[in-house]
Amino acid sequence: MFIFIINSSSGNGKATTFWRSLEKKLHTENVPFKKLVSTSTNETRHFVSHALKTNQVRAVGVIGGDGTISSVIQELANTSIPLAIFPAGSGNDTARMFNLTNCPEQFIQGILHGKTTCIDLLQLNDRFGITVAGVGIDTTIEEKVKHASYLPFFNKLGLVSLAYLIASIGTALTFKPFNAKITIDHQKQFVHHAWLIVCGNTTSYGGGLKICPDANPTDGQFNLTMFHGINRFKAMTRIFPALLTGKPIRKNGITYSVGKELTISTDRLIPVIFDGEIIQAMPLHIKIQPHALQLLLTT
Ligand SMILES: Nc1ncnc2c1ncn2[C@@H]1O[C@H](COP(=O)(O)OP(=O)(O)OP(=O)(O)O)[C@@H](O)[C@H]1O
Repeated sequence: MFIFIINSSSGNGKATTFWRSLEKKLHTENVPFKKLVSTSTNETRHFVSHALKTNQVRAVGVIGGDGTISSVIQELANTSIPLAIFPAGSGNDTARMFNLTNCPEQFIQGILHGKTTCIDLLQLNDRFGITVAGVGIDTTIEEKVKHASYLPFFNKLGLVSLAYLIASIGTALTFKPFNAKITIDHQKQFVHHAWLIVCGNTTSYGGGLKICPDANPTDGQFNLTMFHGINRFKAMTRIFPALLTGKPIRKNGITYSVGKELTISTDRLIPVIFDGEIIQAMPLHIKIQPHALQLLLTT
């Protein structure tokens, strides 16, 4: 039996439309399943946890975006039950990383006959995540985009990255950099005048912005990108435009490193963005959990 979680608010309603088509095909193929059209993360977690205890579950499918995936992996981490993802969110950074299909027919063939791969997870305090955890200007940008009146318009056109670009320009003009103490694998550092500290298991967030270009979710380590020590003018004219290229940046103001365990504390309370969701968690303790999730490759 398969379990499906559908978040009708993902992608401004896209998930429900995709589900109608998927449900028809599942019936045609006589695939046994249970579904939840979910209204909250708690409801999803309870439903998945109960289903795993009371059924022989072949896989749990998410019809939604990175936030919905995040609610499901809290129950699937360190189990042998695979996750299947049908990208129906706004950013879909997890699906993009693994090149997952958004064709209903291909998705169904993938869950029935596809291969699984074992991927690493990030563990932030007591919560698991697949993509990236970021502290700094990115959280302000994410908050702006989530509440922007123009988001549904760009969502329809499939141009969510343009919505992020608009929000980024506004935020870069007003964001106040911060100081942070970080420890990577027991090595302490002081990060002065930081704009952004991002820990990536995968490469991108914000609908495809490659913030950790060399991240590999199967290598047992995270990639850290720090953007710090430069003034607003240089940040806006040199670093932000270079970030948009998605390539590693060899310039003052950007530092890359890798590790397995990280702590961050900042000189003021800054929210954290984790798998596209904004959470309050400071100080941050992040660990890589190697090979903690089975992912169905519905490519
Ligand atoms: N399991 C869930 N059930 C219902 N609502 C959820 C669940 N998980 C998260 N949410 C809420 O629904 C919102 C939208 O979900 P989701 O992240 O899947 O879509 P999105 O924001 O459009 O896509 P993306 O995160 O890929 O940009 C989240 O911001 C969160 O507030």
